[in-house]
Amino acid sequence: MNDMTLTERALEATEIKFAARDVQVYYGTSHAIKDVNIDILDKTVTAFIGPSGCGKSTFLRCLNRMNDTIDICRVEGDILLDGEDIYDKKVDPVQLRAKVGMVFQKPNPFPKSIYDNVAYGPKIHGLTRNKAELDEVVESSLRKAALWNEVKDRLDSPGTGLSGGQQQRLCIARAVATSPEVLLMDEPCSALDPIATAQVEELIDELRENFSVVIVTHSMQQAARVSQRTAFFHLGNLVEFGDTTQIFTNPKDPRTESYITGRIG
Ligand SMILES: Nc1ncnc2c1ncn2[C@@H]1O[C@H](COP(=O)(O)OP(=O)(O)OP(=O)(O)O)[C@@H](O)[C@H]1O
Repeated sequence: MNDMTLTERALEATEIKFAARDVQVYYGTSHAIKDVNIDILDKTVTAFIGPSGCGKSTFLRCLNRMNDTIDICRVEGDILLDGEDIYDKKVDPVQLRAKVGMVFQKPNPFPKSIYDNVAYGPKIHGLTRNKAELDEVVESSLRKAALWNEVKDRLDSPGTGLSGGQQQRLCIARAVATSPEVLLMDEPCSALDPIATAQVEELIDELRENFSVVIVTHSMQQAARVSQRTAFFHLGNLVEFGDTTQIFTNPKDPRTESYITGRIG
């Protein structure tokens, strides 16, 4: 993989997928996200970077309402997906999470077969009419996750029997099986070796042809390799957001500069 081809590829997409306005997040009385405004583009990889505890994961989880599962967490402000408020009472969080899929830090396949891991989402959301259609979705999802060739002869084996990198690609296949519009990835390579990391990074670049991808990463090299837009968070504030090349070569805020040159974080 040539680093330059990923970072230098022109940012073509202009359609806004998520618009966040004046977002605040509180855990009890602790103010974790402060006044965040950001537009996340379609068919673009957006990286969230910043020192530990700055709120990257908290803000990522706002985008598919995963914070709803944390009792003491309160989200204020507006988050619009294609212009619709995802916190509206009419929105079913389960349906929302089919549209806004998530891949976690540690690969977490279900204790089921490889096939059933991928078939699970389409089944519970009633996306296919018969076994043949389900087979097709499973195959195409595994192909999108660049895993099909490695598992096509053992679809009935347990997903947990795969290597770490394969398990993470299985989780990506599971996430894309419901035809989401956005994929949220919270440090998806932190449990992977360099080879599996390179495979997942290449996959992320391919996925952006069809999805908007948002990735939280501790690795600035990874952000520079895979993303077209980068958001730098610090102490709950979105300090700077722009084209990845600009953020890494010509940051405007001294806090961004300190972070990317290794002086904070
Ligand atoms: N479930 C929770 N309950 C209470 N406070 C929390 C919870 N999750 C996160 N926080 C707090 O919110 C702030 C932001 O945390 P968050 O995990 O979003 O940061 P982060 O930038 O993703 O960190 P890291 O890079 O270490 O994963 C921190 O002060 C953290 O302690």
